[in-house]
Amino acid sequence: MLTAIGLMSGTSLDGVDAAIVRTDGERIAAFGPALSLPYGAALRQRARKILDRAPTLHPDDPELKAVEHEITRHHIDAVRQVRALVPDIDLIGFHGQTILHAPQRRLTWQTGDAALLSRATGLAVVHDFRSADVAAGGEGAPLVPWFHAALLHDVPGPVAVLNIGGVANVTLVGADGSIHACDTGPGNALLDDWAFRHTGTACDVDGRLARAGTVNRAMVAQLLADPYFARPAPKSLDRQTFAAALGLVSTCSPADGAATLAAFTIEAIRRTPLPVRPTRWYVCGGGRHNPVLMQGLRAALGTPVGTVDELGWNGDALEAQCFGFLAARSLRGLPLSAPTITGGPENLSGGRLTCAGLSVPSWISTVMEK
Ligand SMILES: Nc1ncnc2c1ncn2[C@@H]1O[C@H](COP(=O)(O)OP(=O)(O)OP(=O)(O)O)[C@@H](O)[C@H]1O
Ligand SMILES: CC(=O)N[C@H]1[C@@H]2OC[C@@H](O2)[C@@H](O)[C@@H]1O[C@H](C)C(=O)O
Repeated sequence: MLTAIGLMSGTSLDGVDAAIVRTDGERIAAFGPALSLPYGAALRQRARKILDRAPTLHPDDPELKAVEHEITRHHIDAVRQVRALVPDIDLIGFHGQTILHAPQRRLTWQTGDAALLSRATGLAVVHDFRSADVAAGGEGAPLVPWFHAALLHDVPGPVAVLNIGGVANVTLVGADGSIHACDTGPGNALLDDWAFRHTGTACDVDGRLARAGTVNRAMVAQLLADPYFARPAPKSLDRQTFAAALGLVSTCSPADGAATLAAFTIEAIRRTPLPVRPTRWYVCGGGRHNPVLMQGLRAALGTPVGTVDELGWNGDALEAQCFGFLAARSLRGLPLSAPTITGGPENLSGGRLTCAGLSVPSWISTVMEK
């Protein structure tokens, strides 16, 4: 068993989540402390602009480098804070910040300086989790399903775990343990951008804006006409895939726009092509704190909807924990993806190990031989 720190900077651009997990990459022995280190409003806006420029951005762009450096410094701080609680750490699983995801062009780009993180912490860092799957023709996302399946081992299937982050994604674990997954559509990202534009707050806190509005059903139908929703799973999204939705709802009042974007998220989840109907949905990610999304899902899905917290999981730390788990899997050459998860040709491992300025810890070769 290894003690890993998993680090996730999600598509909401709200900050770094860090979490400790004790795992061999197959079983989860224990979870340790978890914390979130928010980005300030200025860094958030700079990162947001990088996302808009990403399709034409040069990797050496000075603003990209500056933002990458600042994001990495936040990760270093997050590691320091969790290590103050649990000093004895074997490795870091470092997702980085996705700034572009275009698997159809065999491209997925997570910014973050793994060498700096490794040097500053003195720890081995596993990073670049998505490239191998994308290079082989897979979607490179979502990667969390093996982790969900490991956690669900004694929960009878079929059940669905739904993450509502910036983008939303679902894992379906069947009664036979089979795993299917895909990104369902937007999560909170459109709502966040809309709320920021109209109220200056980073999100529609507790769904207050959306609750006061009326859904424009014609607009929701227009948004759902996007070819993405007719595609079979597995499939994945870039945070900006549906950015045009903000233009469509721009004629709405702030409240009606928020209600319409929330309905878009809910309806996209409802239409997700799953091989079997789950008996229960367990929701994780920041979207479960939005009562408009949760009530809307309960009404739309016609299946019981709870949160992962009722399983004893930490719904805010799950993705960070996952990247600690995946780091251990990567060292052991275990699959991070599978044809029914990312659509790649076969079960594939991935991730890269960086030990900058360190000799490779001797235990790593032992783990990799197992
Ligand atoms: N009280 C709340 N009311 C409404 N929305 C909330 C609340 N708390 C969190 N959120 C939403 O949750 C988002 C953060 O969710 P989360 O941290 O799961 O996203 P992420 O990990 O960045 O995204 P992804 O899973 O796509 O990588 C916020 O941007 C906000 O939209
Ligand atoms: C390319 C990328 O960063 N995708 C994220 C994003 O955020 C949610 C959804 O879209 C999911 O597919 C994925 O993150 C999680 C951690 C995953 O890979 O499972």
